Amino acid sequence: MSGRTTAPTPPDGAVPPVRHPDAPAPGETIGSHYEYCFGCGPGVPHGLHVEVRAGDGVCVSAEFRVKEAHQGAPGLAHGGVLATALDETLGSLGWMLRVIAVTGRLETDFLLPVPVDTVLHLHAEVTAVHGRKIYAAATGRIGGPEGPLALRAEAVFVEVKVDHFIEHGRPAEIQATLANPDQVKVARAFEVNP
Ligand SMILES: CCCCCCCC(=O)SCCNC(=O)CCNC(=O)[C@H](O)C(C)(C)COP(=O)(O)OP(=O)(O)OC[C@H]1O[C@@H](n2cnc3c(N)ncnc32)[C@H](O)[C@@H]1OP(=O)(O)O
Repeated sequence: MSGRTTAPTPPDGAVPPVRHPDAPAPGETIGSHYEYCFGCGPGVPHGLHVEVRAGDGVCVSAEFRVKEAHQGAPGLAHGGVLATALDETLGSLGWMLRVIAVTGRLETDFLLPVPVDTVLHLHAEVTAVHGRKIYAAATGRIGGPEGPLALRAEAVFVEVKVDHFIEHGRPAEIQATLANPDQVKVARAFEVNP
């Protein structure tokens, strides 16, 4: 046994997160990181179009309107779609730390059914950092930031380099992305910051 665990509870030795000095200002909208991202991309007609804003700690908030294309049962959001909205919001926390990270583990509690047309108010924060692992928690509330609690999640993200995407992504999309100066600028912003 290696003793390694993927549990979303920070281990001994984990440290509190530090907001990067170049993190987006509180209230600033964090734009889509990729046009064709199912979570936030404007180029995906049935995507979630999650819109994330920086918080004043190592946290973000977001809104997501459940559309007809997101149903799992009649008139209700699909659980996997809701988990995606949480994943997207949690993933945006990388902007607050200025690190690139991918979801390693995402545990979700579904507390209330979420009807189509609901605006979900999502909030996510980094709770601890341990080496390359970023521990985070998120909530989703119905109708407003203080609305009924519908979703709760805990997650572990793992820091990676840009090479992770270049190595694993389908070549056509990687080449198109590398040819887009705006996209390259986003990646560089993370890489030049320690
Ligand atoms: C702005 C951006 C918004 C993005 C929003 C959307 C986010 C996403 O959905 S990302 C896509 C979904 N996720 C993925 O595709 C990830 C797929 N997995 C992988 O690529 C790899 O398994 C990866 C990178 C997570 C880890 O691999 P690798 O770099 O080799 O890590 P490895 O050296 O084994 O482990 C490093 C540490 O992470 C831990 N770890 C590895 N995998 C996991 C995991 N799944 N869960 C928790 N911890 C993990 C290890 O235990 C280790 O911890 P320690 O340092 O304490 O021993």
